[in-house]
Order: sequence, then C-alpha cells, then structure tokens
Amino acid sequence: MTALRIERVEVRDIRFPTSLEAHGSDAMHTDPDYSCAYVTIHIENDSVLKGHGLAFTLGRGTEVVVQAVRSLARLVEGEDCHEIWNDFAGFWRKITSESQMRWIGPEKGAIHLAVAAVVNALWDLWARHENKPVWKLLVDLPPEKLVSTIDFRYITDVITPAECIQMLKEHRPEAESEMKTTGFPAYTTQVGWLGYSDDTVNSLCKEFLNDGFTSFKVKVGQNLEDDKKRLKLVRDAIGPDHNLMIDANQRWDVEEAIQWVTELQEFKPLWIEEPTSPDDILGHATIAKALKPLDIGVATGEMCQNRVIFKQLLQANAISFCQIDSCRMGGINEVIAVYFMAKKFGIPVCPHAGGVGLCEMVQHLQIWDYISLTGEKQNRMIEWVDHLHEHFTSPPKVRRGHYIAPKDPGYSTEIKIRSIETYEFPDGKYWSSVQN
Ligand SMILES: C[C@H](O)[C@@H](O)CC(=O)C(=O)O
Ligand SMILES: [Mg+2]
Repeated sequence: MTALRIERVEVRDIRFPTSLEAHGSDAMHTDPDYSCAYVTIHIENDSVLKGHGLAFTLGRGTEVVVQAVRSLARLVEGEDCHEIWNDFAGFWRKITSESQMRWIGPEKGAIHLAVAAVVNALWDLWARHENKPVWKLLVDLPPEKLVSTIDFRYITDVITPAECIQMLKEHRPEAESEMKTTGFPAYTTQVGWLGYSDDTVNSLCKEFLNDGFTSFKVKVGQNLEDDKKRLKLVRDAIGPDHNLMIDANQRWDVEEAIQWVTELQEFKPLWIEEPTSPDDILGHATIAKALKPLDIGVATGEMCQNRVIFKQLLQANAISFCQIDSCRMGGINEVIAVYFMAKKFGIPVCPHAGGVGLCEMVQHLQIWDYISLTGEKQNRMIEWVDHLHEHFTSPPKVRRGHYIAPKDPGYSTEIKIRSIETYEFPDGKYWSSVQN
C-alpha cells in the first residue's frame, strides 16, 4: 500500500460576524461571532487529497485553539495515514496524552478542541480516500475495526469493546435508503435566538412550520417575564402538539433552575437544556429528579468536555437527552464512545448543532447511529440552524424537516476558498475592511 504521509497541518482562524444580527445569541453568549479553528491536512506528493476539520468557537479566543493545533501538529506531521487508521485509538491516545501537553487539559478545554479539529480532519481524509461520506464509512467498517478506533481508558467500568461490537447491527440497506430519501428528523433553534425580535420569531415559526418542522427550541434564562412572553408567542404559533424545547446555556444555580423551569411548565417544554454548569453532574441529577414529575427532561452535552462526564451523567440518571457535540470532545473516536454508552443506558442522542459546521458534521453521526447502532428515531432529532451553510462545499440538505443523508465523500467540513479569503481573521477581506 502506498504511504499517505502527512506533509503539513495547516490551521486558520475563521470568523463570521454573526453577532451583527444576533444569530446564535443566548442568555450567556449574547454576541457570538460563529467561528472556527479550521484545519487542513496536506499529503506529501498529492495536491488533490486533503482532510478538513474544524473546532467551533465564538470569535475571541479562536486564536488560542489555533495555537493549540500548532502545538499538536508536530505529533501529526510525518505520520502515515494508513498507520493512523490502523491504530486510530493508539494515535488518539498519543495526541491526547502527550506527556507535557496533557497538563493543559487533560482531554478538556482549548487543547481538546484542537484535538477535535485534527481528528475530524483525519476522518474527513479517510472518508475521501475511501470515496464515501463519513456516515457510510462508519456503517461499512467491520464492527471490530470501528470499535478499535475508541480509546476505552476511563470508561471500561461502564462499557467494553466486546459489548460495543455486540451492539452493532448487521448491514441494513433499507435503513440506508430511508436516510437517503426521507432522512432523519430535525428540530430548529432558528426561532429561538435570544436577540431576535418578536416579529422575527413569529415569522420564523410560520416559515419552519411550512417547511415541515415539528420541533422548536427557544432560548431562556435572562428574564423570567420575557421568557414567559416569548414561550407563549412560540407555543401559540406552533400549537399544542408540536415539541417545544428550552435552553438556558448554563445560566442558573441548581435551585434557581428548578424554580425557573417550574414557572415555565405551562408551556410544556420537552426538555430544559444546559440548566446549570456543564461540569455539575450531581446538580443535573438533582434538577432531573425535581422536574420529572412535571414531565420535563434534562438535556445537556454541547459543553461536556469528554466521555467521562457523559459517563457520569448517564450513571447518575442526570439526563433524558444526550447532546453530543462533534468538536467539543476529541472527534469521532470519542463521540461514538458516548453513542455506545447512551445506547446502553437507553438514553436518546440528539446532537448539538448550533454553530458553524456542526450541522454539517453531526448529520453523519446520527445517520450512522440510526443505521448501525440504535435503529431508533423515537425521541431523537438533530438540531438545525440555518446559518453559514453557503460557505461549505457540501452543505447539508434538509427537506420537510429531515436531514437527507449526504452523498459527497468526506465529513462535509470543507470551507470554500473564497469564504476563507473573506473571513480569515484578522487579514481576510471582510475583517481588514471593518478594521480600517
Ligand atoms: C452560542 C451558541 O449559538 C449556542 O447558543 C448554541 C446552543 O446552545 C444550541 O444550539 O443549543
Ligand atoms: Mg444549547
């Protein structure tokens, strides 16, 4: 087999000025500029095959993740991709456990975001090399091979490689064709950004209902009376039978969360997302117990730093919905470990996708889950936000409120050159024009 040697890991700071129109705003992140550390892996003597990966950020601070990618690059450059893919868990452990760098994590924060960007680029490259979209690569890998990509350190008390291999289904061609035609259910957060006016919220509800959406998420947590008004507006617009979810983005203390959400029960939220600190496992468990009689579930995960936190959330009965994020943990290798654990605990995964490039990635993971792991759609949906897809070479397709399985090879993470030239920070055309 010809070697696929990694010549260079290139990383860029890309920032889109979404804060200008309050896109993506919530109770804690009032002015996000959807951004990313964007990685391109170049292969020696090959100008065509490249891998693209990203870690989502909110603007300021992206430079820290970019620097972290540069620090990791020396562990990646010069490696042969085939050797990485043959022992992906070993490579993952090498870059997450480097004896000096692990001190600035371990497996959390900026260094772990950098791991995600690099690891996701390696999966994109692998899928392109196989000429398949990532979901299909995941589906087609023999169970032993797929499971061998996971580093099980810290989770064997809950799940083992043998159990994961057992869980994987035989190939299901009918499920594949269903994903290519009907697709997987989506929900929208578009109607719920905190900085949007009531008129905008109202017209977006109508637009998404017309597009076939049946589940809607709204931001809460800044002001209780405003939350009530906003939720009444949305509930009236979508009707009593559609799903309404609420998201506080870590705004409250534990008791405050219980009281606030209790005040909102009349709007019948399906879940309260990120009620408190993402690190507070027992706090989530307390909230979940208190809200159970109200039939309101707890959802979290977009800021869960690694598989260990997810493991404990599941062990503690702290969540009813598990919200993996494609680039908060260390890329696909770690995310699928969480899918396996969620299946074992019977908790549905509803991936987080409010950001740039996240809808692009998580569709692959959830479609794999449906085809190969759980075969379930009940209580499962992929978040959809309609921002910035025009900057990607393979934007996701959402039809009648469903994600349609992507066809293009890779992880849908390649950003168009023109967009890079415009939005690279600080010297791209857009940023140099606003700074002058
Ligand atoms: C800052 C992001 O837009 C965040 O509000 C996204 C989020 O919480 C979600 O999509 O859920
Ligand atoms: Mg959220």
